[in-house]
Amino acid sequence: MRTRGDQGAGGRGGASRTRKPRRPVRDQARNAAFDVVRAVDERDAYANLLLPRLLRERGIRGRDAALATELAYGTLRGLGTYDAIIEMCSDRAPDPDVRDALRLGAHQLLRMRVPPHAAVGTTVDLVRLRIGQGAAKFVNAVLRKIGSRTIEEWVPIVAPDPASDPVGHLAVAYGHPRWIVSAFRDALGGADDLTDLLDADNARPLVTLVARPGRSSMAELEDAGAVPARYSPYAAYLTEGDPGQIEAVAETRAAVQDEASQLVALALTRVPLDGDGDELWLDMCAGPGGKAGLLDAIATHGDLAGLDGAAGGAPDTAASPQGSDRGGPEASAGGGGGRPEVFGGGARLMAADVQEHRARLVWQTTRDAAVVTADGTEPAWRPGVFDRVMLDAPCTGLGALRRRPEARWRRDPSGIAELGKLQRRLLDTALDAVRPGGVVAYVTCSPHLAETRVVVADVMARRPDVEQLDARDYLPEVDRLGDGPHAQFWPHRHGTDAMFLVLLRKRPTEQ
Ligand SMILES: C[S@@+](CC[C@H](N)C(=O)[O-])C[C@H]1O[C@@H](n2cnc3c(N)ncnc32)[C@H](O)[C@@H]1O
Repeated sequence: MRTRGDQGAGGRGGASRTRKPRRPVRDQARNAAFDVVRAVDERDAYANLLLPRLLRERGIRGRDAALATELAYGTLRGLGTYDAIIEMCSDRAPDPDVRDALRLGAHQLLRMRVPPHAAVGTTVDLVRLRIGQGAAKFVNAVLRKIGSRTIEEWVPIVAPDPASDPVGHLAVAYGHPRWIVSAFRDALGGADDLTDLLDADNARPLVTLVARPGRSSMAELEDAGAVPARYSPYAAYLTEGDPGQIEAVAETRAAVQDEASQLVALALTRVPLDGDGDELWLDMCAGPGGKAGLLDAIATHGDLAGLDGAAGGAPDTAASPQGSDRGGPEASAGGGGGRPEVFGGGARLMAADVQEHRARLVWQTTRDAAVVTADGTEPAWRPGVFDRVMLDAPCTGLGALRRRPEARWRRDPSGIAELGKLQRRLLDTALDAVRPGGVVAYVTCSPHLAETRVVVADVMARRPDVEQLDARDYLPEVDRLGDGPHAQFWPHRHGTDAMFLVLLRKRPTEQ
């Protein structure tokens, strides 16, 4: 394929034939980004763990650190798109290290405001220094072809025709594996705002903090430079700076936590229970302790913010269902619609995780909780003793792809069936663990139907002792949570991870 870029492929930036080639420049930010992309490709490293370490070790700060981050994360997110374009522009399959350099160059050319000569020149220098002169020539030629068109011009060339293969088209255009696009479309119930979701998935999430009630406060987070978030009365956005430097975070009185993670935990505490007693709560899959940290604080001190901050306060849900897509009380499968309550404190949380090192993290995050290493499918606790149970089930994590730029390419649909079996067993034991009249929250950080509604429907079909509540009734401050009775958060609608929540009540025994 010949493009405008072919003409200059052999030379560099218009340099004359007789001029001595200049010495390649070592660019700290680009080298760090290359190392991260290589490590992810070669040895399955996690970019969000490796990059901060490299930046620290190499003393890369400020604008260079921001550039390295955008380069590494953006390149990893867009791999699928860039690979299709690279393939079209190469006459042979590049070696893995050369391909990673090409991906970095393609990201700069197509999605960053780096001038084309700088994007090509710096990548060629990097390849010359790190790989070799022959590879540098090849990279120069391929990048010039890539730079001859914009991303908008490339997509129709490399992506399947949207009319005959809409999912395949979106997969290439928005840099997501096809099966994930398909799963998102199914979970959204159509393609109306699918591209908004894919776009949101490609954007870096805001850093959201939680002020654990009784341990920190919104005022303390605001003093540290954060601003109150959209929904949760305990959430604040940190637009700049390192959250680890905030005293409350360093002392685990506050933490980094997605807003939807806070809200699903809050929703569990807001359900009025049938029968006496609200003293013992269980977080069955608690590691590393995000939700346990909030539940532990509320169990001890109560929901100190109450519902005053919630949009419209505590609604009379029977009379006035909220939000454009709320179905009202008739949407509740078990007729369990109700008013949210504010928990007053005085309960104790038990937090469990099957992995010891994750249970240890929960121990560090909580203050008053009893923390155990235990397999939720073979419970170490007596059945029917807990008033509230949080089951934040192990899942594919498709709802948090924004956080780990490479994650989407690592996930594999073949694991879903196995995970589904575990999710069903855990939900069964969670329902066994709760007392009659008590409530279980089933939560996943995935909107995939096979991990969410299908799991709940299967378990409920053989559990006449359980009724499903309308989870949206307990999140009056949040609209557009779906048709119910579950609640589904979305990055493009709520600015949160795509967290899924079902609330199940164990029927009181006299019924
Ligand atoms: C989605 S994560 C939980 C996240 C946590 N709730 C939070 O907010 O930080 C799922 C957890 O389930 C744990 N897990 C997996 N299988 C389990 C089992 N059979 N019993 C208990 N925990 C399990 C995993 O080790 C993992 O820590």
